[in-house]
Amino acid sequence: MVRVFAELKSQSSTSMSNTSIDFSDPNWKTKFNEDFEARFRLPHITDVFPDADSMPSTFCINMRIRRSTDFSGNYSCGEEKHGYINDNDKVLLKTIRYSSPTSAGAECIDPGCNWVEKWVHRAGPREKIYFKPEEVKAAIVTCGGLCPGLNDVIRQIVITLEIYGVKKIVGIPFGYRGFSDKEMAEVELSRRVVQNIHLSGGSLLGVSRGGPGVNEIVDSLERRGINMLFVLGGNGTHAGANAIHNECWKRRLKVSIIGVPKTIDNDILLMDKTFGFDTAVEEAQRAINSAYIEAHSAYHGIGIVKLMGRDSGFIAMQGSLASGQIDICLIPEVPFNLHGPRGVLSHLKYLIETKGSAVVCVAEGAGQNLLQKTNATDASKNIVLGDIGVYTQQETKKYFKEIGVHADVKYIDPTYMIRACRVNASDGILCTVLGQNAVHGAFAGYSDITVGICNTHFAFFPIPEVISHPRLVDPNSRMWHRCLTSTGQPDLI
Ligand SMILES: Nc1ncnc2c1ncn2[C@@H]1O[C@H](COP(=O)(O)OP(=O)(O)O)[C@@H](O)[C@H]1O
Ligand SMILES: O=P(O)(O)OC[C@H]1O[C@](O)(COP(=O)(O)O)[C@@H](O)[C@@H]1O
Ligand SMILES: [Mg+2]
Repeated sequence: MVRVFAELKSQSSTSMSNTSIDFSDPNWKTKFNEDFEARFRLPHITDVFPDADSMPSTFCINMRIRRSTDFSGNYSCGEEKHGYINDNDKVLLKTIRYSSPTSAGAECIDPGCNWVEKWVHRAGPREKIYFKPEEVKAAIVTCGGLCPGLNDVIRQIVITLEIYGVKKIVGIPFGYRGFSDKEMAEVELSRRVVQNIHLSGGSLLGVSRGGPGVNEIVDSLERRGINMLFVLGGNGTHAGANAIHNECWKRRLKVSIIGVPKTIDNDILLMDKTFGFDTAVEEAQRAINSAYIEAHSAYHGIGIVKLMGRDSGFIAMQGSLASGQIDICLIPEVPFNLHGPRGVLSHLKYLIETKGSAVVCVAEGAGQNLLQKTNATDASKNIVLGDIGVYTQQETKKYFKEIGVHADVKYIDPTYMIRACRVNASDGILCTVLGQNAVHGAFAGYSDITVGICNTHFAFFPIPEVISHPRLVDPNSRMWHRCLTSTGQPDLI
């Protein structure tokens, strides 16, 4: 019996953990889908509290009559729609059907290359809810680094909770640290308090890394009487949310833990993008443009721009694509040499000789193998990275001096400016809809879920599925190849 191990590419946006499939089993498709269904089933309050009452939603959506037109353009009356989402409504996870395993980006799991359709749960308000609004005490916490849009999401969660009729809404200051033994005072939240907070970047509640363990956090939730917790954060925060959910249900606390993925790095699996990412790319483009103008205006000018991206080079890749002004884009997923005949510096020399100037965009996590390892970690146990931007700048200066060619090297590090700014319009909309859906998910009785946009539709995902590893740029993807086409850079190794 031939056993085939199919790895659904870990780097892709629609990736899943490694799956072993026995293709000789005639029922493999059914089994695969069942496994997928089981993994993507959303934890529900009734799993632990089978007698939990459901009640009609207080979230009001006006009834309306669906009208459709026939081929002659005449209106005909259709069925009544109530505007709620059915629990079985699904969103398609993958929209391409590859005709061959060699197709660019193909993640073929089927020898015949028929993509097995996979569906995730559609987000939105349910007709029945599992929390009485008057019994809810909801809390919001923002963890990790800053990201444009945090205030927009906080604001929308508060507004939507109030529409459901929730009166007790609080913010926990400075991330999970606000739950520590020396409890910090909660911030009372209402529509009045949050009305204008989206007009500035940052987080009204403050952020932090590190903090207390899960038991301390759940003790604090119990003491405070919180039964809905909205956590805004990245991979680390979601790992924490998952642990908090497990502990709450172990203690038989009827608490709903809902995540909203936050990270400019865009390194969260399964979703089209995370909020703040678009804004980050737009801001990155401004820095790139300045670097280009500096380089272009100098004799033998070289501009180097460092952008964020611990493990994933999405901002660097998209910023390069958006600006069209980058000659070399360096990301963590693609190894490169600085020195040597095919390294970055030789290519820079070629660019100076042929074009007169050059611009390099480097993601903070790129080329870490070229730097001295320190083993240092931050309070959240994230590895502290070496500064590849400064290193590239120094090596570039040294190299051109050594070969006796004049080069005017300018270095720009806009990283914290990018994180602290206010969202653009498209991220503003994304934040608003994510905030609303987070509240709908909690009232629907789900926990340990997070909300995201998937093929332009909003969906609920089980937290463990989105944090199994960071989402990475796939060096074989069409997008990376498009970036290379745009920069014109050769293999730099
Ligand atoms: N594996 C984990 N389990 C529980 N909590 C975690 C875990 N990783 C990180 N955290 C906590 O989540 C918070 C944010 O994590 P961090 O990695 O700094 O940011 P992000 O959520 O943006 O990835 C921190 O307070 C950290 O202590
Ligand atoms: O200086 P800080 O706060 O540790 O933040 C740096 C990190 O923030 C990020 O932009 C985003 O990281 P998080 O998603 O973990 O907040 C990383 O790319 C970067 O390494
Ligand atoms: Mg992180």
